[in-house]
Amino acid sequence: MTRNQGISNTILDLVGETPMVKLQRVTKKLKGRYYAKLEAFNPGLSQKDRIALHIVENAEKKGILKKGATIVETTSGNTGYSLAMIGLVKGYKCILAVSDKSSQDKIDLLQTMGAEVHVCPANVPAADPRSYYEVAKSIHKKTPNSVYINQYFNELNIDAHYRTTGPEIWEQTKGKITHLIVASGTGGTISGTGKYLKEQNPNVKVLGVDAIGSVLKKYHETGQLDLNEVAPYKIEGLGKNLIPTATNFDVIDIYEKVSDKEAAFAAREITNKEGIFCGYTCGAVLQAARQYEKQDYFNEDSVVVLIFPDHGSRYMNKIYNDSWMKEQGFI
Ligand SMILES: Cc1ncc(COP(=O)(O)O)c(C=O)c1O
Repeated sequence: MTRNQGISNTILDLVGETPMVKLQRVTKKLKGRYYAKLEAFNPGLSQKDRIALHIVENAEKKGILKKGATIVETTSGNTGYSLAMIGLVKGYKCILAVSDKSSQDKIDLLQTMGAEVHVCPANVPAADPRSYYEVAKSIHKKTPNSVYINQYFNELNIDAHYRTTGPEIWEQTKGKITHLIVASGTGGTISGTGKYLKEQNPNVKVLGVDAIGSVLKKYHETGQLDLNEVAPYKIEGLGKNLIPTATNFDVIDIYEKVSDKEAAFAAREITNKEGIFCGYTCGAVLQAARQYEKQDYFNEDSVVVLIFPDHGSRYMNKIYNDSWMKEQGFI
């Protein structure tokens, strides 16, 4: 670990090498020891800094991305922020197709960071021309000298976590990790981190977190994409209505689905009991840990790492807002 030990050249040198902290209270009733990997310590406040930087630098090395070029991407917000930040430092324009499920704070933030934002409906099929996938593709086609990051179908998404998050967790737990619990969206984090850890110790169990209303768990269990599973839900960045190739399903042992309500309360509990101001999917991961524990996945010797993907500041108008919680019928 070398971060924070001297003067960094740019903010981008501070991506990765995030801290890990023992959970003191929220996992007290569960068997084993629980550690949170705090991805909010990345300069863009989320794990997406890792993949954004890796994919951009790879395109630069291949000569695909030249000065003055445009970066195009679909994003629920976090990848967009990371790309906008990278664009500002490296001199690229950034155009983002964002789901209308994303919080207004996230959209404002992207515009503040100089990105051009196109808001698209979340509840349409992926192949619909209004979906953020199709909108991003069409912007890419229309924009000369542009690069489409394509995080859902880009192998480098997995590779970024294989090279960084996995080794960091192995080192931080001194090889003692027994279980990894990760929120699955594009699947890059769970697949890359899980692959690295299983290569070090094949007994490490990789436990996925999916949303009620997403297709991932059923696809993992049956190999079938069942669109009857698709239903609207509130958690941003978790689950999918398609099968991303950035998910390596072979690395994942099992998925557990969590509800919007339980994930929201779990996130608020982490903030209130641990002092870790955390995002919505951090709550989803804690809720999944509790569900896995009920099914006897852990014992007193378990060393369980939970990846906490982002920071609570992005959800002030959602899970940390009582009016929003009431509107959803959660309180
Ligand atoms: C807040 C948040 N949590 C979790 C995830 C899931 O991470 P991954 O896409 O690597 O599966 C995302 C992805 O968009 C996210 O934004």
